[in-house]
Amino acid sequence: MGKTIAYNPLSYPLYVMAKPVGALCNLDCSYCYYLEKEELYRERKTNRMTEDLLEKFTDEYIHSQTTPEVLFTWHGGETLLRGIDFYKKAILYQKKYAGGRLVANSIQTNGILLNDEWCRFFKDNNFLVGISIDGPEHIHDRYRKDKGGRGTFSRVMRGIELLQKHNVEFNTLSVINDYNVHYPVETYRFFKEIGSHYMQFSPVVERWGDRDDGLELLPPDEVENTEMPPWCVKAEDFGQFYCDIFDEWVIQDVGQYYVQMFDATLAGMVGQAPGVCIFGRTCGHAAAMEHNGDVYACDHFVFPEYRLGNIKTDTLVSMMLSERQIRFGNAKRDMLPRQCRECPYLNLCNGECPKNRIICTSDGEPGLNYLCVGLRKYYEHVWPYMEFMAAELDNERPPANVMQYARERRQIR
Ligand SMILES: C[S@@+](CC[C@H](N)C(=O)[O-])C[C@H]1O[C@@H](n2cnc3c(N)ncnc32)[C@H](O)[C@@H]1O
Ligand code: SF4
Ligand code: SF4
Ligand code: SF4
Repeated sequence: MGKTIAYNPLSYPLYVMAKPVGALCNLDCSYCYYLEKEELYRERKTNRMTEDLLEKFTDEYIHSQTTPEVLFTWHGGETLLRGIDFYKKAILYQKKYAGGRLVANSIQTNGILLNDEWCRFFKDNNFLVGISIDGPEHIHDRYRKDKGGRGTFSRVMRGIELLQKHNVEFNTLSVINDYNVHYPVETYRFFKEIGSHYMQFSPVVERWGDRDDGLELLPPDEVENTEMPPWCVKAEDFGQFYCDIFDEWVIQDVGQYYVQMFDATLAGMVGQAPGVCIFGRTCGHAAAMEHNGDVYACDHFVFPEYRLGNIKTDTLVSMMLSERQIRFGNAKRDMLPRQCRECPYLNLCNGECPKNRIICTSDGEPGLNYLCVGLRKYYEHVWPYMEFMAAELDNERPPANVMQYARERRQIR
């Protein structure tokens, strides 16, 4: 394979999430936004990324970076369906093309196929494993079912136990849906019990509609004849969910358990980058690459109209720095409605993810985030504690001092 000569001319973070089996999956989670992307590749015989493409991607991805560290993220569909040999090859190619850079890997999985061999591999190669689990059994099994309609909780828990047995670093990724949103504290305590020290929660906000390409879930710019699926979370409940978790966290868990949302808010309070794209000012730095090399503007915008090109014919740099992608990225900031521009929490929220900007403001301006009511509720609730933590950081004291402050405010000893 010839050497790629596409080096990134600008100091611009470039991040591409790779999909080794596209949308293929062994489960059938009711709310999944990705399963139906198989429709886009119906005519293809296989949805497996080839080793040639893997090599091309590895070479180009590494050489497009301007930083000394390169993070590979494997995503799906179900990543483990591609088999361990593929990932062994990925490591070999990373070594071949690293050229002195530090290469790291993270992989997102439903955990069902984990076994000792996978765990040893992840441990030996320092993978960070993201496990999808929505909460204790009655919560998880509500929507995370296999193709036969059976719950998957016990199989995921087996996977987590194996990761722990092999000391593999893992974090949990959970959706907030119409059901578990009513069990915030139970859900949070469950994650602490199973040893998840880094928790991410992702609200389910989708709309059904008709499209010619066979996809049923819509991008935000489609407004005609849409319907919200029943598993979506209500905005106000979403805000309350975080308030309730925060109340327990701020009294006893600061510095021990990390909730991505709280980290992002604190980072915003002290003027740092939030560490997660949804609260950043602009988008466009994080693309998704399908099994055949098609690159899309973002993992949540895998629609034909957001396809930037294909890695076999276009360079990553030319796609990621294309006018279209830059416009897509800046639209997050440029299309904010007045309500956001005048919002006291703008520098923390930045209008959240454009995918969720599907409602109008009270004076009829489009582009408001569906979650706005909940986001405001959360920001209002955490504000005094976040201000306290930001001041502690400013004075080079540990933000965990907020626990004492919170206990005093609530008169708890
Ligand atoms: C699409 S899956 C792919 C990786 C793997 N199959 C898994 O489940 O972890 C990635 C993550 O997206 C979450 N997810 C799926 N559908 C979602 C939706 N409609 N809104 C928000 N998150 C969703 C899943 O729960 C999972 O944590
Ligand atoms: S396991 Fe992941 S990819 Fe598969 S259906 Fe569930 S959320 Fe979607
Ligand atoms: S569209 Fe949403 S998920 Fe995609 S980069 Fe922007 S904020 Fe992140
Ligand atoms: S809280 Fe609401 S109004 Fe404020 S920036 Fe976020 S989405 Fe916009």
